[in-house]
Amino acid sequence: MNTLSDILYRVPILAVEGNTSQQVRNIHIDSTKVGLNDLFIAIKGTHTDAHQFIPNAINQGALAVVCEILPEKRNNGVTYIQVEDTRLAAAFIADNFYDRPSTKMKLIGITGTNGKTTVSSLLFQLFKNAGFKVGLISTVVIKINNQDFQTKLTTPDSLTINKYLDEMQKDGVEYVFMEASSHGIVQHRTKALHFAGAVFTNLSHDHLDYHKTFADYRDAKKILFDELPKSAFALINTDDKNGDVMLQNSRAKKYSYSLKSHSDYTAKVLENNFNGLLLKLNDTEVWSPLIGSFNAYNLLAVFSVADLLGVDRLENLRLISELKPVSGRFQHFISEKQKITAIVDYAHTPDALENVLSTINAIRTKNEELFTVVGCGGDRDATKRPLMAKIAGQLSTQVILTSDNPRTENPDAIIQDMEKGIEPTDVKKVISITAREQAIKTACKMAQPKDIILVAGKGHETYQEVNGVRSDFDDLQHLKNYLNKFDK
Ligand SMILES: CC(=O)N[C@H]1[C@@H](OP(=O)(O)OP(=O)(O)OC[C@H]2O[C@@H](n3ccc(=O)[nH]c3=O)[C@H](O)[C@@H]2O)O[C@H](CO)[C@@H](O)[C@@H]1O[C@H](C)C(=O)N[C@@H](C)C(=O)N[C@H](CCC(=O)O)C(=O)O
Ligand SMILES: Nc1ncnc2c1ncn2[C@@H]1O[C@H](COP(=O)(O)OP(=O)(O)OP(=O)(O)O)[C@@H](O)[C@H]1O
Repeated sequence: MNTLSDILYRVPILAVEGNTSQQVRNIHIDSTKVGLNDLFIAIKGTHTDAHQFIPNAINQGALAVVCEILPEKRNNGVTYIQVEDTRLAAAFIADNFYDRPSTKMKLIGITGTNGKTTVSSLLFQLFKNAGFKVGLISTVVIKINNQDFQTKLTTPDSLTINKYLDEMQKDGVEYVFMEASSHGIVQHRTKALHFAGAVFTNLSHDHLDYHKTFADYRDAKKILFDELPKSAFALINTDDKNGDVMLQNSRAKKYSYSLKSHSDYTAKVLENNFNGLLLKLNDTEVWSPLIGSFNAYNLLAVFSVADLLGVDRLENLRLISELKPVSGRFQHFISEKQKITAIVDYAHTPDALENVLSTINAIRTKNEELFTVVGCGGDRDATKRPLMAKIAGQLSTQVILTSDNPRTENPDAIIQDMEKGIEPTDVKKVISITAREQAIKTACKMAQPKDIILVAGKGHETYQEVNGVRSDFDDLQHLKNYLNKFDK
């Protein structure tokens, strides 16, 4: 068991009041979970300042409290530790409490606007198929070898990350692939972790509600690379103009991948159709069932990481060709009679939507119409709404604007924000249907044989969130139901 002073190692402390030799049973950032002899870390959130819950935590048995502001009324027998930033302190405390689990395995962080889930999930698959014990921390799921755990955030809080890493280590996990979101990085969720490598996929317009400027958003991603140890590798997509910036202050060993120029790792797309991709990777032709040229980048990133982690090159190429598509990422099926191609994709940023639509347009023939069903989330970056609608209008033959997790916002108001982005020349091809199921049904009804329907935004998600309530909703299931019904 840890003493309080053990778990405060490396924490930048302003003041301590009380005994630090006591044994701490557990650590929490959520007061409701605190029990006897636990430590409570009070975080000043964007919505809630957890300092108000310090008395509750103490009533529930907390023996110590880490806070930014010392409460005026302090209890005898409780130890108070004042720090400047409780999120930062939480990261070190969690790392110490679980005895530095990230140093006992190879932890790879994957960051970038798009491709994090795909790259980390494909790496998990590849290393599992290669016979290693593996862990995954992603938006979709947390995995410890064959066990799956549900997750809410892309990058969980530092206590949760370290708890899972500890369990992974106990289960013999050798490699962990973890998504590092910009929110996670600036909120110190990934601080104090020992990374064996980091990957930068790309950077485009997203999350500007949170980071305010594009430069802040870029700098958030850069922190991951700035803080890598010398022994780690820093791998960037050099075709992205923000790639080189990531490496500027990094002490790690620097590598790049590219589809366009000379780099440490390169690939060429030889074929790209609804059956998959044919790539020239490392001078060898490799076929993959993954669809879309952007997946060439993801596969190249995966190949590069596996190579940097020492996987034999021939074995690596074989494993790459066996990788299966990731759930909700360009998942598709073709209806039996009408041969309508239905695609579900998680694209919920302007850049990702443009990528998916360009990918489909590069593959489809002129007489196959493209129907796009798309919405934008509520309580999130509103500046992307008109941009996404504009892209959908420009790159589809028919667009149905609809809802996608309106959360606490009025769904019609979100759609109106989107409509503002439609170019006058595209207005005729756009209709708005607030109910997502109705929007999907309409697309299935309107589509003619061999047409293509893209339902974008939700991907693997199986819910719709309205006013804080999540109800079941599965794009793929609705597409299957209605295409079956209308398949003549
Ligand atoms: C904007 C944002 O990042 N919010 C995160 C942040 O919330 P917050 O600062 O508002 O925290 P809060 O809800 O005010 O609570 C503050 C503290 O009070 C505590 N509390 C609260 C109530 C109580 O009774 N007792 C108590 O102790 C909470 O446990 C928390 O520690 O800290 C919380 C605890 O770590 C996170 O759960 C929360 O994620 C929310 C749910 C969220 O939606 N985050 C998204 C935006 C996010 O982080 N997304 C990125 C990926 C984005 C992408 O790439 O697509 C991600 O990594 O998931
Ligand atoms: N390398 C890439 N470049 C551009 N777009 C991509 C790339 N990889 C995936 N996409 C598009 O972005 C969508 C989201 O992919 P993915 O889930 O892998 O990204 P992500 O970074 O994890 O995003 P999020 O954090 O929002 O989950 C995909 O469905 C696809 O449309």
